[in-house]
Amino acid sequence: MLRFTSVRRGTLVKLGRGIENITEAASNSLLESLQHHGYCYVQHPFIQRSVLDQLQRDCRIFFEQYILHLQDAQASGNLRRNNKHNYHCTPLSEYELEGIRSPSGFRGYYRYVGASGLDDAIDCFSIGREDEDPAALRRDYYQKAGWEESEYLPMISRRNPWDVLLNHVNVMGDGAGPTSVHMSGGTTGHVLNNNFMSDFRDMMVAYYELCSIVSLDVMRHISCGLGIRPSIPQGGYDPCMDYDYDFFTPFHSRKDFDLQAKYYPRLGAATRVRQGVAVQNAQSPQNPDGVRVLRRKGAKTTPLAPEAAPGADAAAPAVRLDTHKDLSTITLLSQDAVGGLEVWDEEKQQFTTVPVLEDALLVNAGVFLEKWTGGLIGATPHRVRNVRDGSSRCSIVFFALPNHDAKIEPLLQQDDNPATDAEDGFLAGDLMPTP
Ligand SMILES: O=C(O)CCC(=O)C(=O)O
Ligand SMILES: [Fe+2]
Repeated sequence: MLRFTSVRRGTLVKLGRGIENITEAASNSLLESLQHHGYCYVQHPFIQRSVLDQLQRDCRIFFEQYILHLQDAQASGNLRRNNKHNYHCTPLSEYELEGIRSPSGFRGYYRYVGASGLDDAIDCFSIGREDEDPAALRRDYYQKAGWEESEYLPMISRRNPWDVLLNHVNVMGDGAGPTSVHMSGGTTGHVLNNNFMSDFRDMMVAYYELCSIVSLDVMRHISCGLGIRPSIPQGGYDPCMDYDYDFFTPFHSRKDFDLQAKYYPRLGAATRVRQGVAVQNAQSPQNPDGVRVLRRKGAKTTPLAPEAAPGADAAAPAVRLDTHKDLSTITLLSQDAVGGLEVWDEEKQQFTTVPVLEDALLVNAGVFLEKWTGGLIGATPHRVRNVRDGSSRCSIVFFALPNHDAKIEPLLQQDDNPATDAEDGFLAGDLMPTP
């Protein structure tokens, strides 16, 4: 007898572009899905499948070839599949890597050491809005909050590190990558492309712009679904007025958002292959005493098993990114085909797998939306679990963040939502990581 199992997944909602294309039907499904499933899939005319495919492919090339120097059999298999443009890639030098490293995790490269320890840290590359003077986006907040300029200015002035990346020179024929490719018909030709970094920058910057537009459209649908109306000076709202679709827009007017590409290396594969020999002298759950370990290039080692918590199921797969709520109003995620994301299901009191839809973005609410709605739309706790055999995974995450100096006050009238009683307004920057 056949048994059917139903996968309970968030709703797929098709959004229109701009205020004139908002429908109550789309707004309501989006809101219901956020409330009941903790997330929702959206399709938007500006997000084409081909864009998401290119993002996934190029972010992989960036991490695998330029950052991690993955050269083993599995990586080259991936690379041949991914590197359709025949980009020639010479890994970044230590010096260049240092030049793009971001101590605060914003505008640059950093390694996130999470649940699976230093050996299996997640590689992240973050960009903010392209701006001649990025400090202008946050200066008002830090001044109001009484910071000394010397404490915050260097950090908030940090620009996306394209200068280092665009100055990187791919050295042809250095043995670090292929110098020739097999053309169809069996001939061999030198058609390698040296423009990866400028294509990568253009793609990331364009995607940032697209996500800025899409996220504001998502917020407009949320405003409509919540039935937000313009308030009147005496307090309360005017029931004769139409919905205020643009309630959230001014709070995000600076477009001071964060786009992050994340690469989860194959378990046990990240640091040991870099430059042939990886020298580690750091503490990690696998290496609690911080013993110095030398590993030979290409040496086959058993993937490091995560430390099981006492009483945990030994067969349970490793968690790569610990359970957290996003520091955003909403987050737009492009997960790669291998999956791995899980959200907390409040009803069942357990994590559930989030199926991958490759032609849609996944939307989840962050803590700012939770605060605005007094918990009516909760920020979804989620995590990333190791996939299949521990293979590598890529994701591209866009955090739509309020302006640092946006004052966030619970939206709903206290009578409607007693949960807001205890909430006072606060400035968004108060919740953001300090520089
Ligand atoms: O990698 C993912 O799929 C999710 C990443 C995530 O949750 C985050 O960066 O906040
Ligand atoms: Fe997250």
